[in-house]
Amino acid sequence: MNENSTSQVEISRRRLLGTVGAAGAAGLAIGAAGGAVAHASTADDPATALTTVGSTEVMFHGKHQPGITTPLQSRGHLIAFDLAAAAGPAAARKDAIALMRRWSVTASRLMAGKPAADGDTGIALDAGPSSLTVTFGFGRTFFGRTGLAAQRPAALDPLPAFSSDQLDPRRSEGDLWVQIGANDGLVAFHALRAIQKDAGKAARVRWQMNGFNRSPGATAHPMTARNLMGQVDGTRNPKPSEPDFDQRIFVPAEGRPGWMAGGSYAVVRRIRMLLDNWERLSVPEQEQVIGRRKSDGAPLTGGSETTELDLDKTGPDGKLIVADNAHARISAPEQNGGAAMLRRPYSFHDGIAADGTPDAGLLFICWQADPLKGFVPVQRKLDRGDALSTFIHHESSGLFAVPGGPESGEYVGQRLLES
Ligand SMILES: C=CC1=C(C)c2cc3[nH]c(cc4nc(cc5[nH]c(cc1n2)c(C)c5CCC(=O)O)C(CCC(=O)O)=C4C)c(C)c3C=C
Ligand SMILES: [Fe+2]
Repeated sequence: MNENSTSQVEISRRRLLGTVGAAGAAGLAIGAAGGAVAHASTADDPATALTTVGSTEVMFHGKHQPGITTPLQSRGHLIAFDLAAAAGPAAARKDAIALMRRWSVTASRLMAGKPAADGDTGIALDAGPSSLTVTFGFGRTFFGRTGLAAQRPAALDPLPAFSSDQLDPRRSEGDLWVQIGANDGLVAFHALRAIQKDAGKAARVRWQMNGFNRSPGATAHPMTARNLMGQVDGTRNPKPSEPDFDQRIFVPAEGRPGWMAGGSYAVVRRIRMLLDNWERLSVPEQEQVIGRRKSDGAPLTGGSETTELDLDKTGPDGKLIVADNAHARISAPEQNGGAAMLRRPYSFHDGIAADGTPDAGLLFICWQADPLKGFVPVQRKLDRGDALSTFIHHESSGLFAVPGGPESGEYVGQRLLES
């Protein structure tokens, strides 16, 4: 539940936690930090558990935008827009203000389970909010186009080129970025259509990607998500309950630029998985690549999923158990001067490529207060010697400034656009 809205709804805490766990929360907290509430409050039987999935609502207004600490949803759509050519930066800014107003009204209505204000398509009729979140970000190019270059954060400077990058510029970056997530496919698509229709002539779609995660209720108990390589992925994510979580993920109130207070930076990478090659490895070989057990995500050095990796432990042959180039070793904050990020991905599958291999992988989305202290140092290291790199291609990239959540009556980005 959002800090501003504790009294709004009736919550069945037990049922709420059940829903969140089943959603594959990847260790993210619910309640005050997660921004989700369930309206239903009847008995705990399987039939009402289904209803709980539909009735769970995430708050639109608050300190942070939704869709960052919200537990992973089963459906996701990412869409980037470029502003239409306008008669100069002042006109472009005026159009952008009108667009952000429209989008904010639509997002708040849809997230509350209401129809869009104008010409609703009916796609989500019969469904509840289903944990819908709509999150808005600004790309580097937005600022020059709208005459706001002086307000552009240094954190939006282009990411460095990495040697393993195979980026398609047409599916990268963008003036504006919208992330949509929901625990129902129709609710998510409904929001995507509404956002696209609201853009009207003000912005045109630059790229669009679709993703998925496990459905709520698919596992017997709350579990960290798996990716399409079959690995438990998300175990070591920073947790909202940790004292340095906010500092790592969100721009502080006194941070620069001021309009980014409570905001975060999203790095978005479409990472293709070379699944045919990956699946040719034996399970022990796959486990060596990551440094963790495939079945339950436990470190190869022993224990359970949440046990710390013992990076110095050697086997009977005197060799390190977690190899020098194991992904979990190289990406660990301890190996990267404390660099950490909140990974909140969706899997994707866009059919079979011309060569017969699945066009599938990870829509890798990570959140941090500063990309230079999160994604960049870790990716630099991975780029130099990650065992996983043989099995993945980074195909597109985006970096977006996601401002703090709007207060009631405000639209997203108002503090930037009216500065
Ligand atoms: C630059 C950041 C990262 C990219 C890109 C990345 C891609 C990627 N990762 C996996 C699978 C796993 N990653 C795991 C851990 C992990 N990965 C990163 C960063 C990137 N991963 C971090 C920071 C961490 C946590 C390290 C730590 O704190 O110790 C794991 C292990 C389980 C876990 O902690 O989540 C898996 C599995 C894939 C498949 C992939 C690209 C497709
Ligand atoms: Fe990773």
